[in-house]
Amino acid sequence: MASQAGPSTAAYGIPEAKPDARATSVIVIGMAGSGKSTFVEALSKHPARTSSAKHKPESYFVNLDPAVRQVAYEPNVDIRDTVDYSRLMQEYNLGPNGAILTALNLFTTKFDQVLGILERRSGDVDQIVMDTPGQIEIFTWSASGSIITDALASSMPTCVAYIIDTPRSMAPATFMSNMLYACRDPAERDEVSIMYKTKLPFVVVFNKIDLQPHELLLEWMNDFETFQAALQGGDATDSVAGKHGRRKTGADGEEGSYMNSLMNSMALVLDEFYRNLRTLGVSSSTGEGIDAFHEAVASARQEFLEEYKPDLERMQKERVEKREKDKKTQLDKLMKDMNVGSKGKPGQEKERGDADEEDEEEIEAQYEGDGQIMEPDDEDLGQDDEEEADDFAHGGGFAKAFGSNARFQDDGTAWPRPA
Ligand SMILES: Nc1nc2c(ncn2[C@@H]2O[C@H](COP(=O)(O)OP(=O)(O)OP(=O)(O)O)[C@@H](O)[C@H]2O)c(=O)[nH]1
Repeated sequence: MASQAGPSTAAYGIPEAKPDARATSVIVIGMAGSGKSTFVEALSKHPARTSSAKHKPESYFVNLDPAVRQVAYEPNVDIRDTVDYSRLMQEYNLGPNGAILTALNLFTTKFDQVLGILERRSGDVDQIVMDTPGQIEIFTWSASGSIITDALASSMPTCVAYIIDTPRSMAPATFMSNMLYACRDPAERDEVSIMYKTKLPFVVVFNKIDLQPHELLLEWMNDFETFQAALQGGDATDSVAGKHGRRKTGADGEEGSYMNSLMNSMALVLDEFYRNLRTLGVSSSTGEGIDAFHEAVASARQEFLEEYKPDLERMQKERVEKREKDKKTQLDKLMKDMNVGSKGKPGQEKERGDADEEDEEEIEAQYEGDGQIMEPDDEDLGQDDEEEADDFAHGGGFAKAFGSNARFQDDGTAWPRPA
């Protein structure tokens, strides 16, 4: 039996992907000092080589770190043009991390406008690269981080580049805590770490390989016994010494220690997760490995289009259907509470006062025939709303709209003030 075609995604308000949107947005995250900004700089110096001769390889850069003093690349959109982080600290008596989080929250309230700019550029560039704040949890554990990530993913192919400081991951314990951020259950697509709640395609980038080769870390991921051997050779929190990072095994090992046995059990659990990660080594300083990174982004884009997007559409459909159902239930309940069903019963209507009938008409007027709340007409929009919308529609750039010399308000923000 032929299955009945369901409503199209457009019917659910899901934007259809633009056929010419070729940009992949890359969200760069990592622990403090792992080299995120230097990595973004390396991407600006070595852009992806596009397959189409029509386009010049180009990337678009967004800086989301309000506290960074200098970046070695030129951001096209910069949070620092919008929010003055040090002013926020003074005005609201905040510590450095609280101010970074507040700045990101303020910026996120206007992210729809930033997204409009990114969407317009997505047809012209290969990658839209987002540099995130130094403290990883400010982005990955905050509502703002989720809102920004979800907004990007619903608008264009998106992946996460997770930057790991290779020299600082040579101890089994630090390596393991880094990897815990990156892993998920490949079969169930469940969240193993808070980071992976995004479920976006993931590229693990071992950075600073000019200082320390990353091959041993790959071996630890691919071969559980090598990791065990490293644990047996000493304390899990000690860095594995030497250029090739091999520890003598069988020394007066501390395999009996609590930390070592914890690492051992965790490695067993993570073993199967490692197989589904894209991993590569780069040196952001020399540019080594950047081409391989672009290839990994192309493969992550494919994964996004084949797996993530259908999932996203299914979830959005379910959400819309549930909302419709809830709305209808609420409306039925409301009508029942107001005794609307007995309108036609003799005797009862006469008892109802004029005020009751007017209220009822007013409520019904707010709903369409299918129980949906009606959108207000354009004329209902206040003048302020229209001016604000216009502000970004033709501005030609967020930074331009705000102006890098924009005067900050008392609270340290510089939202546009329409003339
Ligand atoms: N040798 C070497 N040094 C690097 C590399 N990448 C980054 N660094 C250095 O690592 C330090 C931190 O780099 P950043 O790019 O500021 O790191 P970040 O993650 O953006 O830092 P925060 O956002 O402030 O947490 C700097 O001194 C960089 O020069 C690399 O590939 N090789």
